Amino acid sequence: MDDAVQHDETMPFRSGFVTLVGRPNAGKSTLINAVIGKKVAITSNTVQTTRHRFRAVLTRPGFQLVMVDTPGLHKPHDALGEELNTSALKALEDVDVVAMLVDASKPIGTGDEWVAEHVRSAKAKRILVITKIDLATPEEIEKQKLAAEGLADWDGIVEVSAQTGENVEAFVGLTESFLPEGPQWFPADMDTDQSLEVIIAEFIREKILREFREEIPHAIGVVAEELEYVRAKDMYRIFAIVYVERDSQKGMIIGKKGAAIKQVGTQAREDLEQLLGCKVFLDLTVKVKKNWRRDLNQIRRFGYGEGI
Ligand SMILES: Nc1nc2c(ncn2[C@@H]2O[C@H](COP(=O)(O)OP(=O)(O)OP(=O)(O)O)[C@@H](O)[C@H]2O)c(=O)[nH]1
Repeated sequence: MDDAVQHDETMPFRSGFVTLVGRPNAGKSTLINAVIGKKVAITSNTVQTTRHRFRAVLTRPGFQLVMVDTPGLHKPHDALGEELNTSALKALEDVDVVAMLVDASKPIGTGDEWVAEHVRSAKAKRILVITKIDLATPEEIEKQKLAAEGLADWDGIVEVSAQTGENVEAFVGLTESFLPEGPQWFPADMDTDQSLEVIIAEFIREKILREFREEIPHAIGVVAEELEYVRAKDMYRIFAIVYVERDSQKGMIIGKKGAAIKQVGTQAREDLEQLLGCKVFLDLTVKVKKNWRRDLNQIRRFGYGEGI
């Protein structure tokens, strides 16, 4: 353990798992990044951005908080949707705290009720997190809080803005207060359990989500096929495949004279260079895998759904 996480040895170390759930787009991944202080999860305003269940780890003197990000719970339309729901619901089992996120800027709807139903049956402490408070007035936040209070029997409530950082520490403090005595599960310098290949593929997928609208984002699967560090050049060479479901989508992703894929590649490369701390050569190839979202084997080959 390094100096930064040394704690008073007379106090027992505490650790535990907190699962974040909520409707798609509630702000789960953004809150996780704000808590960790670094981008470990991709975010976008497209629903169902998160396809992997993964863990993000915060280690501080005296405690370790392991956050489990989950795909947003939603009404499934295909095998991918069902797999994502199953994965999110599994993450409610055997955790110490369940944090349900409710967007302050959107009316509570059947989607939230459905998520709450699962939260109510979880055997864990329950926290209500009102998110995106920078987008709502104090009156609107109060109204939302009152409405969400009835969704379950809450052990704690906190309002946050992951964007401005407001109350992110209060969320950490509240969650920490429910951690039982326990071991340090992960090394102190580890902030996520995703492999480098998965993070790279996800960073690329994020750029596509942000670049394209309509059906394209949901039809995309990204795999980082080859990853090589070239010591002499202090550079990573990354070869990744972007899968789509139809030829027409392939054309859209590539764009006129390759302009669209080039744009995605440039943006992803900038992010990856920051992540890896060195130059990156990124090669993106677009391939068609017909109707992969209906094929459970293919979904799992991409690593979506089951992350743990
Ligand atoms: N203004 C504002 N926007 C936010 C905040 N938190 C998240 N967002 C935005 O809301 C959108 C969804 O955020 P995500 O963190 O991707 O949501 P998610 O719950 O992980 O979404 P899924 O992966 O679809 O389940 C993104 O465009 C974020 O930038 C916030 O505190 N303030």
